[in-house]
Amino acid sequence: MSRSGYQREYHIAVLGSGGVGKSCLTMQFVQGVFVERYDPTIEDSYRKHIDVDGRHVVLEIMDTAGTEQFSTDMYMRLGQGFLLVFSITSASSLRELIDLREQIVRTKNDPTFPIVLVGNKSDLEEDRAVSRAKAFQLSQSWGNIPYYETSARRATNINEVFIDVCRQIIRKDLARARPEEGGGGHTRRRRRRRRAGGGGGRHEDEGGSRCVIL
Ligand SMILES: Nc1nc2c(ncn2[C@@H]2O[C@H](COP(=O)(O)OP(=O)(O)OP(=O)(O)O)[C@@H](O)[C@H]2O)c(=O)[nH]1
Repeated sequence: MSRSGYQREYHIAVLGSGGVGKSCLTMQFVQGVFVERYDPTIEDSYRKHIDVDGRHVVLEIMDTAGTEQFSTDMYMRLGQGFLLVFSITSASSLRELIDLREQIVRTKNDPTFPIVLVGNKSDLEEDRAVSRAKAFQLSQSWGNIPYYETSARRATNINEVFIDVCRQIIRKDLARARPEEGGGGHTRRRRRRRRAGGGGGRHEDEGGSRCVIL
């Protein structure tokens, strides 16, 4: 339990096409290892305890299987926050997220539901097929959601994506508990503290939209 006495358990679903690195991202976050071989996921879930801004949270991370429809529906319902992952080496993997995001908004009936857009495999710059600008633009069109570029191989920006989605969930939780303090969905992305670390510089504009440049 943290100093604040706050403890919660949150379900985070990691969604995206097969092979984009969902399992590697999850393993790097939970166990601090990079797994080279490609072994398609059926369905896995992992627990991790972390502190976010002095609050203790337990994450139940659901590592999903590519675009398997049945399980996607289940994760949509269970998820309290989503990492939408594509590979920067695959334009189609970004396009496939458009439907997934629409499904989330429909299922949750909330266009400001906690989501982070993640461009993985940033170590493969020479094979880049999706420009930062294009991914960032998509994240903006989805209501200024955060966009990060990660490398599960190099452990770049891994903690950052999980912590970001956690912050969004906590903020929603607090806003629900204290609606009079004006934590409505539209204010949640306005101001964020600048964080160090991960080698990533973070850029914000006044609307709170941002892109991570590695
Ligand atoms: N270079 C590089 N390769 C990566 C990275 N992340 C994952 N990979 C490789 O990409 C392949 C697929 O990774 P997975 O994590 O299994 O992908 P997934 O999205 O979980 O795939 P499914 O289980 O089929 O949905 C593996 O060979 C990984 O080693 C990364 O950041 N950089």
